Amino acid sequence: MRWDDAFVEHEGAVARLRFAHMAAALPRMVGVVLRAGWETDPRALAGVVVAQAGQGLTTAFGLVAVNGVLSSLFANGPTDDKLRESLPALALLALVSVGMALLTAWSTAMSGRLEPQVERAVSLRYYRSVTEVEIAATERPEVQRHLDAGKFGTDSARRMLSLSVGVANVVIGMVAAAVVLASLHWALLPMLLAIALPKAWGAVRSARREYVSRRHWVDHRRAVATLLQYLTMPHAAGEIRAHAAGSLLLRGYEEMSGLMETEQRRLARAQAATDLAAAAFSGLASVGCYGVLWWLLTSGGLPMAVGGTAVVAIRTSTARLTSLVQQVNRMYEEMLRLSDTEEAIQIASGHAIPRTGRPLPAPVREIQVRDVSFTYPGATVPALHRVDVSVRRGEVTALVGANGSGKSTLARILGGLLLSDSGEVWWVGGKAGGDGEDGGEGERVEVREAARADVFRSVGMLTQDFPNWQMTAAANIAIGAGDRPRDAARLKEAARAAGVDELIEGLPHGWDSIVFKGYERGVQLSGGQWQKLGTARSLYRGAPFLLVDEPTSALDPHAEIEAFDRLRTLADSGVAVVLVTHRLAATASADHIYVLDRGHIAEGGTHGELMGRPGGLYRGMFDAQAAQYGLTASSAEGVPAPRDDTAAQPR
Ligand SMILES: Nc1ncnc2c1ncn2[C@@H]1O[C@H](COP(=O)(O)OP(=O)(O)OP(=O)(O)O)[C@@H](O)[C@H]1O
Repeated sequence: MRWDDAFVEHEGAVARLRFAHMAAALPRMVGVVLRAGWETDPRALAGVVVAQAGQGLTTAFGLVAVNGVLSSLFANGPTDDKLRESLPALALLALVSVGMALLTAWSTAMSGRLEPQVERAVSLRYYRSVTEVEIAATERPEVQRHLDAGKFGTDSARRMLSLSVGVANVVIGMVAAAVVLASLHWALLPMLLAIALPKAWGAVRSARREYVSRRHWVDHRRAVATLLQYLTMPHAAGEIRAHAAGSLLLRGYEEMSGLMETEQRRLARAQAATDLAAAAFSGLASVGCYGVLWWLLTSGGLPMAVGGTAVVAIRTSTARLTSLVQQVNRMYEEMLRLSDTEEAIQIASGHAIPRTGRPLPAPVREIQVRDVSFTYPGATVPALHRVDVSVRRGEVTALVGANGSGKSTLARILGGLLLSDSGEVWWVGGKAGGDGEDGGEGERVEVREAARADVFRSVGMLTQDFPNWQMTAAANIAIGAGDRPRDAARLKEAARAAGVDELIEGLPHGWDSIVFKGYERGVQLSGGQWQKLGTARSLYRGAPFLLVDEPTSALDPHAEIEAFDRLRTLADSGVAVVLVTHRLAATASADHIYVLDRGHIAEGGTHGELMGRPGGLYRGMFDAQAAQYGLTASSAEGVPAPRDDTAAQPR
């Protein structure tokens, strides 16, 4: 049993493995690598090509020189004369050796310079494409699988280049030998081919078998690697020891490695059988070849010197052939991985977020969600069903509801990260506090038509599972503004507003401390400290629409109150704050509260209005929380009052 058979189906890969397909794909993939090389460093690529061609020529001259030496030595006459006559050919042979050494050194230098650049170029293309894919597309397993598989081919580009150089070197050398041999006697060329073909067949067969096996075991391997990673992860250290999870994982590792070893044994046996068959055919061809040579020499069809040259050529070509077989074998494997990367890039560009679109009105006053439904790929129940919501600048809009009711999904729709299946999301222009209605004074753009880069620029977010970057404290905040130049004063201001400035400045390396233990300047932050850092990041972004999803789940009571006050202040300064939370004490001061229930808006209004509905969902949830503190709804006076109930507009 493999780790999970459901994961490992990969019909595409198997379909691609037909010989004709592979033979056609190889030049295409070499083309990809060469194009990448040409785009990054044309001089180095030209250097490699010239060096390879030069090596082919020197090989040919080498054989001609060998033939010259042998012809002189096998000629009639005194030995001294024969040796003297062979001197020019010997000098040519020496020159050829020097030329070969120089060209090899040049090729090594140039390809060493080119390889990392090619890897970088392919990696950049791949990672750029996958990060531009619509999030909804990445939720589709077939897309996700292709995008994931592409990851393994980025360093294959580098290896493909080095192998292409190696293969080109051997092939050019062999072609040169073949030309020289054919010019000596026509029968010598088919002999060389007869030795070469069985080995080439064996190489392709083994590469195919290994690739199929790897594709089938890819998730198993990944699972084994993950098991081992857990054993050294700091956040798992407690459970590894206290719950004895470590021994369970190690047992799993042993069992799963055992299965993989069985597969490795199967592959090794199959490869040995293939190698043996290839060697047998190749050996038979060699025997035949030397037999023909013998017959040609004895029947006088070939001069002795040419026979000697042929033996040298066949022996060096056979040695080259062994290296060729090994390199072609590896090249096929790398080619298959690289073609996964190319396929991933193609699929990614088919699902890319459009780069163009209508600019958003400036400034945007409001986002209006109208009749929006959304179902996650593969899900049977919609996460959102015919939802209507308005989010205005200058206000705090709270989204509340039970787990799984659709709050985070709605926040992602508001931020343009997910596009609805039906309904519209309008970005409406006008000044904060203006009262233009749909189609009124404010120009409006539907998110599908909008330049999505504008949409993203207008949104800041702090998600439930925001990333904890393994970087410095400063970088963890500055990354909120993407690649905008860092502004130290604003950075400090954001940290101060999030209540994390003193903590950072008190760290051993201050702003330059890496907020992840294990690095040289690494420190460990607590969950709440991370949450403050995340808040600072979203504040530093300075976007007019701020979407915060449970921003205080890890904060102590004082920090939590401060965080909610800060959101209120932000809204008062003109920002639209969308607050997803289960802390209903905080939503009491929101300008508008939407209550979601299984994907639809069940209730909407201010805290006062919603509390005025006996039996309502919001009131039920609020009462449940208040009861934990021994308060009843009517006695829950301690919660912050709505800012100004009368000012909040009905929607
Ligand atoms: N990536 C996803 N793929 C498939 N279904 C998803 C995905 N994310 C969420 N869902 C489903 O969509 C529904 C709404 O999820 P959502 O995360 O929006 O709820 P929520 O109200 O934010 O929940 P919580 O309060 O637990 O954070 C749930 O049924 C959830 O299982």
